Amino acid sequence: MASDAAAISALVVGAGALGSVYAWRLQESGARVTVVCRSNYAAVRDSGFRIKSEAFGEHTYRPSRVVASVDEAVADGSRYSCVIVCTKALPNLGDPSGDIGAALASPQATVVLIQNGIGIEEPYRARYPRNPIASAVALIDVTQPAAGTIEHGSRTVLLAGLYRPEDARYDAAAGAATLGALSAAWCAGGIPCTVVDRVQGVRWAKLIWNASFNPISVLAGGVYAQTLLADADCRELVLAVMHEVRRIGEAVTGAPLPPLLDMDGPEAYVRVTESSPFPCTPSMLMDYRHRRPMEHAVILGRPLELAREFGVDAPRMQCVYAMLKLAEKQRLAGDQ
Ligand SMILES: NC(=O)C1=CN([C@@H]2O[C@H](COP(=O)(O)OP(=O)(O)OC[C@H]3O[C@@H](n4cnc5c(N)ncnc54)[C@H](OP(=O)(O)O)[C@@H]3O)[C@@H](O)[C@H]2O)C=CC1
Ligand SMILES: CC(C)(CO)C(=O)C(=O)O
Repeated sequence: MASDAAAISALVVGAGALGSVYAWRLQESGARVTVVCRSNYAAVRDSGFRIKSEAFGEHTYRPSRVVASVDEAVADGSRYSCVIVCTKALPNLGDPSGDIGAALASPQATVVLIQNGIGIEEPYRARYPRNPIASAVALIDVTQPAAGTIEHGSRTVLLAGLYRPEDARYDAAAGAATLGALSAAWCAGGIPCTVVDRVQGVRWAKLIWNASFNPISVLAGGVYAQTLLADADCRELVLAVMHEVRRIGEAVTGAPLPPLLDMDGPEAYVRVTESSPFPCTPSMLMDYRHRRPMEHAVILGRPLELAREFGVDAPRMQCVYAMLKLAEKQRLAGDQ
């Protein structure tokens, strides 16, 4: 499929569950896509991604190029118009921004972050003040049950916007052009990608779901989101945390949070989750089960710092955060 996408040269860092699907659909539109893999490197290099998707059917996706590091991606002189980061957001384990510097030689190269959480852009802005940053919220259900094997549901939506476009240190027009081209290419590849003005509002709106269901499903003993809702006390807790997130988000962004697609506020998130025909396993629960670190710093920690800064009480989120961090510590140490 030839389009303006042919001008895009993308480096996808962290081609796991979510990254593989967005890389695939971008390449389908005509873009050149290099993926940086880690634990799945050998499997993807040898056989590509085997993707089973309700939206797109069953396919083998072979990226334009598969590399094991960002240094390898630039070693032959390759240059990229954008670096799309799809790793888990774990700034508590070390500054994540250091990994991609070699691919940002041009100040026009745009960093695109497709991750959950709040404050994910801050380390990148601090380290690369001259590069545009785009922040993207994904509504997708995708897992990687084995290296290079991807299972995807039917949702694919991306909502993206420039981070702090008023920051004069970088070329916002170049960032907007790159984001526009990416959005058009994803749309051509079957991913509804919309460029929005208030992407931070959208981020907080998505957090309503993640900061409630994700940790509580772990703390309740490892249960589906629907199981939480079927218990009256847990349902009340989920809704109470959701309302705390909404209050913090509104204080920080200075405006009511926008609806997320057709979901406007906590009660709607609960209704939609309850009516889903599939049991919903939040990503934190998957990480807990596999003894991997969970994204609590960006889903609870940073939002709680902002709550304190903006004078918003969030006692239930605080409890959930404290317990989750300890549960993670025990789990990673092998004590649970
Ligand atoms: N999956 C989903 O349905 C959704 C996910 N999200 C968000 O998207 C983000 C990505 O999630 P997801 O795809 O599920 O996560 P995965 O764990 O499936 O994928 C992340 C990938 O990044 C790799 N990685 C981590 N660090 C590096 C690095 N420094 N260099 C190269 N590769 C690296 C990991 O390798 P390794 O295997 O070695 O750790 C892994 O392959 C998260 O913020 C998540 O919250 C948002 C909406 C839905
Ligand atoms: C629910 C889901 C898959 C959203 O699309 C998610 O963001 C998560 O589990 O962390």
